[in-house]
Amino acid sequence: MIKTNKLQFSYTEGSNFSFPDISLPQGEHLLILGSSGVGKTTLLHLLSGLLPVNSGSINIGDTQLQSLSRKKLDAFRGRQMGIIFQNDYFINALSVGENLALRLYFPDKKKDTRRIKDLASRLGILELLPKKVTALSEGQRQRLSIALALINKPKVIFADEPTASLDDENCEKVIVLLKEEASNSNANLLIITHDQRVKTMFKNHLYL
Ligand SMILES: Nc1ncnc2c1ncn2[C@@H]1O[C@H](COP(=O)(O)OP(=O)(O)OP(=O)(O)O)[C@@H](O)[C@H]1O
Repeated sequence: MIKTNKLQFSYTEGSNFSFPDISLPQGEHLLILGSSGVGKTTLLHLLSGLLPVNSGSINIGDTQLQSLSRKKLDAFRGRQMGIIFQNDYFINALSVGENLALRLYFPDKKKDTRRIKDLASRLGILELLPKKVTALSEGQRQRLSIALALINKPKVIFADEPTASLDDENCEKVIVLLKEEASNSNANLLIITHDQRVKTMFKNHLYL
């Protein structure tokens, strides 16, 4: 469940943002839409606790983000949230598979191998697992970001333009996967997108 109340934020030098309230029951999906610069990524960073709100509140399940210390917030994010950023960072010295294994919150060798292979296969990057991340194309990097965000079966999935670099076939694959993973974990799924192909695949839209 995600619930926000009268969220406001401003960068130190910049405009003030007031966001509409969100009330998303457990397991539901939401697309966040709006023109460039309106504050979509900013909202996602507030919801994931990466930026502190100026006023208002954010509840994820029974937890109010503003009540957590920095350390507890980081732990909460690591356990509960999967975040797909526009630009993810990987460890260049490691392979695709090693990057995925390193992201696991509770390592368990047998289960991990299965989970990594399953996600990679559903994202069409199975054959890339032994390759260095520096050898990936932009679309392959985007799919690795998605696998990294989902690896721990988060209760909330945040995705910022997850299909921007993908062709039609992979766009469809990614949205199907995000919906399946959210449904398997009864997780909330919030997606920021400009992608016309994605808009038609969800019914719940919030315009900023
Ligand atoms: N770190 C920052 N410091 C100051 N201003 C910022 C910062 N990050 C973003 N902004 C400004 O805040 C506004 C909203 O940015 P944001 O990235 O949230 O918009 P957006 O709706 O996601 O845009 P886009 O669709 O182009 O990605 C923009 O005017 C941007 O320049």
